[in-house]
Amino acid sequence: MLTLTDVTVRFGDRTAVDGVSLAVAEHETVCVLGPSGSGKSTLLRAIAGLQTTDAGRISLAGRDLAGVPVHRRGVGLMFQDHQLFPQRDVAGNVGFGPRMHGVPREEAAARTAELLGLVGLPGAGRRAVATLSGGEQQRVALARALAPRPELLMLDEPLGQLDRSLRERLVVELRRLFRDLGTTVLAVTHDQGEAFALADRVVVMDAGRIAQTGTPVEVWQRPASAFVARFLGFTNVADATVHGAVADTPWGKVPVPADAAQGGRTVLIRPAGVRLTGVADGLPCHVEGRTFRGDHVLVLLRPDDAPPLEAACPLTEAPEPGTTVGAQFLAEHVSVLGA
Ligand SMILES: Nc1ncnc2c1ncn2[C@@H]1O[C@H](COP(=O)(O)OP(=O)(O)OP(=O)(O)O)[C@@H](O)[C@H]1O
Repeated sequence: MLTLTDVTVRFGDRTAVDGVSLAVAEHETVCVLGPSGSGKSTLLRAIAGLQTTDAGRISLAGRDLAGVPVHRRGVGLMFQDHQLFPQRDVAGNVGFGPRMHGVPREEAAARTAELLGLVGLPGAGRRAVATLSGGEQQRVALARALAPRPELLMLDEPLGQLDRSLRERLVVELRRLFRDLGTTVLAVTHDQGEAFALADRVVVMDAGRIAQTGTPVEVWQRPASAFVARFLGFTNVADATVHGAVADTPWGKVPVPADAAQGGRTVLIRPAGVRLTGVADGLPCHVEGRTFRGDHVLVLLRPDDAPPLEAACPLTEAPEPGTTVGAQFLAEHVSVLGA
C-alpha cells in the first residue's frame, strides 16, 4: 500500500530522515518507534505532504506522491498539533472531511454516526468539543481522521496526552477498530508498550535511520543492536567476545545459548537471567536499589569493576539495598546481538 524508497529530509545540515526505505502492506498496522528527535514525526509529515523531501520516493497504492498536495494524498491524519475545531460540535468535526470531499450531507451524517459508534461515542454528535474529556476528544479526532475513508491512516502519538489506564484500554480498542475496518495504519509513538500492543510490525528509528523492523515479538526477543536493546529498556547490554557457549563480558564469563554467533558481539542479559546467590558463589555486587514491578522486583546491582546490572527477583527474595550479593547468569536469558 505504502512504499518509501530512500526518503531523506534535511533541515540545514541536520539530516532528520536519512535514506529510509519502508513498505506497509494493505490492512497492516505499522508503528514507528524511537527516541525523541529520531525523525519519526518528520517521516510522517513527509508522507502526509506536510514536509518536502530532499531525496527518495513515496508512493501510495501504486501512485507516486511527488507534487501531490496534502488533501489529495488519500491519507487520514491524526496529529498532536491537529486540534479539533472548537467552534464545531462533534458531528461537525467528524463530518468535515467527507463534506469537503463533496459527500452529500445525509451520507456524511450517516457516516459520522457510524464512526462515533465505532469509537465508543454513540449519540455524541451534538456535544460541544469543549465539554469532552481528553480521551473523548482523542476518539473524536480518530473518527474525524477515519471519516474520509483514507487509504492510509497516520497517527502521531495518538494516545500521547492520555493517562496510562485510558491509554491501555484505548490501544486494545484501536487494534480492534483497525482490524474491523481493514484500515492500513502507520503510527508514530515513543512509547514502546503502545507500539507493541498496537502494531503488526514495529520500526525502530535511530537518528533518522531504521535500526530494526520486525514483529513486536521478533524485536523484543532479538533486538538488532545495543541501541535497540537499550531503547527497549534493557540495561545489561555490553560488548563481548563469544567463544563457543561462553561470552567474555565486563561482568566476567557469561554462558550463552549453544547456537550463538561467535566473535566480537553485543551481549544482552535479560534481568531474569541474573540470579542472585551468596557473595562467594557469583560476581560480587553491591545492592543499590530496587523497583517493584508488580509480580517481581527489579534489583539494581553495582559490581566493583563492571557496569551496573539489573536482576529480576521474586517479590519475597529481593535483597535489601546496602547488602552485598553474588550474581550468576543463565544462558537461556542471554541474547547475542549483532557485531
Ligand atoms: N522544522 C524543523 N526545522 C529544523 N529542524 C527540525 C524541524 N523539525 C524537526 N527538526 C529536527 O529534526 C530531527 C527529527 O525531529 P522529529 O520531530 O522528526 O523527531 P521525533 O522522533 O518525532 O521526535 P519527538 O518524539 O520528540 O517528537 C530533530 O533533530 C529535530 O530537531
